Amino acid sequence: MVAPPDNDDVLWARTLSYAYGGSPALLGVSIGARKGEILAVTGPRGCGKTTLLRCLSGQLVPDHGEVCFDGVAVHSLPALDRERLRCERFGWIGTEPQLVPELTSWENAALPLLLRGTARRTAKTAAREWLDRLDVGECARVRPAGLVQAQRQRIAIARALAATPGVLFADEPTAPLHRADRAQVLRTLTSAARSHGITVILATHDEEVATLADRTVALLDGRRVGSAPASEEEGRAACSVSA
Ligand SMILES: Nc1ncnc2c1ncn2[C@@H]1O[C@H](COP(=O)(O)OP(=O)(O)OP(=O)(O)O)[C@@H](O)[C@H]1O
Repeated sequence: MVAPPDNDDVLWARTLSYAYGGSPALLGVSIGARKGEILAVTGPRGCGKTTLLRCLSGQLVPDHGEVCFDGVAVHSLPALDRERLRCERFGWIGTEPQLVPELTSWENAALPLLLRGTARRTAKTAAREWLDRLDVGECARVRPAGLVQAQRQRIAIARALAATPGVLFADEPTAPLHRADRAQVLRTLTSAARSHGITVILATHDEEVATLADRTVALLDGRRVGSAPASEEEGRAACSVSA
C-alpha cells in the first residue's frame, strides 16, 4: 500500500546527502515529522544520526537534498538566517551539556528566552519552573563547575524546553545520566513536548529510549533502512526560500 502524500509535516527533508571531506555520512535520506510528533532516529554508532540532526537543524548544509521547516527552505538560507531560525524556532540537546560557565543554572536555562528579548523576570520564572520539573531546582543559583555532569545535562534539557521551540533536536540526550534516571528524564521531556506541541527529533542507539517515541526511523551506514513513505520522497509542495 502506498501512503498518501502527507502535507502535514512541519519539518521534512528529501534525499539528503552529506560527506565529511569526501567520506560519506548520509546518503539520500528522506524524512518527515508532524507538529508535536516525537520521532526517534535509531541506528548503531556512526550510522549518521548526528549528521542527520545537524542537517535538519541547519547547522550543516547538505551536499545534496532539501530541508524544509514550516514552508522555509532551510538548506538555502544564508548562514545568518539559519542562525536566527535555530535561535528562535529550534532547540538542541547534545550528548554533552554545553553550558556557559560564567552563568548560574537558572541564567543558563533562561538564556534562549533572554536572547529573544523576553523580560528578565519572565525568563527567570520560566527557567526556574523547568529546573524544578527536571529536579534541579535547588541548583538554580549554582554555576556549572559546582555541579555533576548529570545535573548539568538536566539544566541543558530545561534550557531547551523553557524556550518552547518548534522543533527540539535531542542527540542521545540521556547519555550523561545515570541509567536509573534516564527513563524519568525522558518522560519529562516527552510529556513536556506533547503538552506544548513541540516536535522532537530524538537520536538514539538505545531501543528502549526509542519506545517512547511516536514513530521510529532507522539508519544504517548513512542510509534509511526500510522504505520511506511516498510522501517523504516526492509530491511535496515546494518550500519558499525566505525565513
Ligand atoms: N566532524 C567529522 N569529521 C569527519 N567525520 C565525521 C565527523 N562527524 C562524524 N563523522 C563520521 O560520519 C559518520 C556518521 O557519524 P555521525 O556522528 O553522524 O553518526 P551517529 O550515528 O550519530 O554516531 P554516534 O552515535 O557515535 O554519535 C561516521 O563515520 C563518523 O565517523
